[in-house]
Amino acid sequence: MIDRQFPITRMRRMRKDEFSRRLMRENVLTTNDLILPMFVIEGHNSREPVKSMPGVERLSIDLLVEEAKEIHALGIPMIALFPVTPLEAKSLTAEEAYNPEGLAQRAVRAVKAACPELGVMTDVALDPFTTHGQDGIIDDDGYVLNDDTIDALMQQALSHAEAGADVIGPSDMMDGRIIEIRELLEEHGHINTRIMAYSAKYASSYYGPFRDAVGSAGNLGKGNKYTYQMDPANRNEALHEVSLDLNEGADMVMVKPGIPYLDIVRDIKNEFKAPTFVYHVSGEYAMLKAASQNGWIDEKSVVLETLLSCKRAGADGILTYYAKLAAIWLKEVQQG
Ligand SMILES: NCc1[nH]cc(CCC(=O)O)c1CC(=O)O
Ligand SMILES: [Mg+2]
Repeated sequence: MIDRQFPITRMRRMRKDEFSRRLMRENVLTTNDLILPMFVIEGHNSREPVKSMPGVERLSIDLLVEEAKEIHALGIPMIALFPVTPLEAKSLTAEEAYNPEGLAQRAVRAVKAACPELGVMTDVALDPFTTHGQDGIIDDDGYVLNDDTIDALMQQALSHAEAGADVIGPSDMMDGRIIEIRELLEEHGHINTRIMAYSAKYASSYYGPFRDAVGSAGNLGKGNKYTYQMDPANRNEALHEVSLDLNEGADMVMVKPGIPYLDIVRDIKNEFKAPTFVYHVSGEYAMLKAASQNGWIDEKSVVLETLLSCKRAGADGILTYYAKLAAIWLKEVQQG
């Protein structure tokens, strides 16, 4: 026997009108949820398109500052900076990563000077600075050395904090780097520098366009990051990673990529109740952009639905190359 609820219960009643749809809406995407990743290049008044990411440009610091002001005016809380290192500054051991006059460090200072209220996050990892494109320092066999890499990451993180970065984002997946960075920041008085740990970062093929954008694809060649980034097959391991990073002093944790990994976001939110972020990565952007440009999907509604799905999965915020467009679209909806 089935327990008959129809017609007493009709799920469509609440969907009948916009007022009741609005009243029962469980999740909402706002501009407060957005973080915009930005690519920085050397030079003056220069902008370069990223071929595999139409609509995304690499900007020299002067243009970056102007764009940052617009981003702030739109109400986006934070940007994340990714430097494009000239080939001649790359090396086997990535000294450029902690050059106080490096591109990232100068970019942070310039943005914070022009726009002090805009949060600025930096990427802590060595891949933009190594000749081999790996996130760490390698031995003769090409294996990424955990502890040697941490020494460089610590100096890199400190140089970002000294430049005025508000949030440090270690994206390297070395073990134990969060506690070492946290203690070093404390020692130097940077007690309020926040750490957003890329805790569950998967060895994903969705990072391809990013590697084009920062110019590490050529360096990496046929290499992969399987010995430090996570296997896409794993779920419990993500919880293990997050528990370690929170223990080591991370203020926020992150899952990366986004849409294919929203199950992981939900697991983490349920388990830890800590500030949880998701990175809607370059390959995800490229797919949506390509389909939109072909007229196969409606860009605005698909993008807003995609970002809302991240919220529904439990994310407190989303790193997305769509942040600016989404903020503009959200404003339109508001003014509707
Ligand atoms: N540590 C580098 C880093 N930081 C952010 C991304 C990817 C971001 C994106 O694809 O949008 C990567 C690429 C990688 O790990 O190879
Ligand atoms: Mg870890």
